[in-house]
Amino acid sequence: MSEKAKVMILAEAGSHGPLPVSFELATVARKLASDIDGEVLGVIFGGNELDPSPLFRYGVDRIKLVRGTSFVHLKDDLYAQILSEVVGEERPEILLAGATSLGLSVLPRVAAALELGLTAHCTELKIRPEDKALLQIRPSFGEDVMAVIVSKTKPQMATVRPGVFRARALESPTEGRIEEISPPRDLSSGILEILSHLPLEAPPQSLQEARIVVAGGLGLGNKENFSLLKELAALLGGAVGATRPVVELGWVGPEAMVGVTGETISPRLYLAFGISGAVQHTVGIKGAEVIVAVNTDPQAPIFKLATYGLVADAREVLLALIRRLREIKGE
Ligand SMILES: Cc1cc2nc3c(=O)[nH]c(=O)nc-3n(C[C@H](O)[C@H](O)[C@H](O)COP(=O)(O)OP(=O)(O)OC[C@H]3O[C@@H](n4cnc5c(N)ncnc54)[C@H](O)[C@@H]3O)c2cc1C
Repeated sequence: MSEKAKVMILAEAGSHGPLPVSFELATVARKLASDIDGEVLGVIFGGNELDPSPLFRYGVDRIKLVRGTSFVHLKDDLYAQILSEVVGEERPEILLAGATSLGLSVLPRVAAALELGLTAHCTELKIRPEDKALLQIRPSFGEDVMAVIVSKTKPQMATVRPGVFRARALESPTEGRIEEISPPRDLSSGILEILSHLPLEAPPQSLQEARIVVAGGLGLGNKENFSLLKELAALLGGAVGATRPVVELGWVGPEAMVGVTGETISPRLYLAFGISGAVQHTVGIKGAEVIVAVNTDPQAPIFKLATYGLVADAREVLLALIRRLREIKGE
């Protein structure tokens, strides 16, 4: 009997279980695997406390677990070496990872090592019925057109944007199998040496989980005005979002970037201050329930998407909102 075709995912681990992006990857891999009559194989690296079994609920059939204290923190070169070996042994048709720090670092290394093609930041993946090729779809050419890319090499490799595919647990998951891989080599052999890990002083609220996102663009004018936006976000218990130019100017860290290069989010409320509404940004907020835009230009494209629009100076509105919220809170 010939072996089943495999769709492999590089799952990501927190300290105890897989991270949400892993369930999104597993869901999309399950769909692709059923279209090629294949199985889903998850590869996951993690510490000794990690239980990867929740992946089975999302359609993974088999898990290759690389476990050890050395894998608590990302070591991209080492992960890539081990993943390349697993790819060599398992010969999957498809290999997917999240377009996250881990996926965007490890998959290009695997692609380079094995001389494979790789499509980054896919927003849609489909199997072409005629030849079972993986259609890798992503915004291209200044993000104005959707390009459909087909790999010439196998495995067909893609990273997918977190938050684009929804994770769906199976109603009746099959019983999966965990195979532990002992790290094959001297762990010090990587080319990178990590000297220390410094936790963020106050971890920012995750954009993915936030019900309210207060976001700012170049219209805020400077970093000082941007800090008013952070203040408003804190008062509302929301997360801070930003456009790409603002991140490039260093007004806020890259974790706040929303859009085609940043996060795709679905908050209940998205407040956009001084944001023009370029498609590269708005593609990331299509799932927002209510969008409120503040912009001095009545023709700004953001107003076409906004539920409520305010033609006004962003700083003035921010100051007024902060003042009012402080009054309400009795501060
Ligand atoms: C390949 C590629 C990928 C990209 N990916 C992303 C991405 O992921 N995310 C992203 O955001 N961008 C991305 N961009 C950039 C994107 O094309 C836009 O340039 C960017 O979103 C614009 O940012 P902005 O709205 O802050 O600035 P601008 O477009 O300059 O808009 C500033 C707005 O502020 C308004 N304004 C000015 N003064 C005030 C004031 N006092 N009060 C209120 N409003 C005011 C202006 O009227 C204007 O509408 C990408 C571009 C490319 C080419």
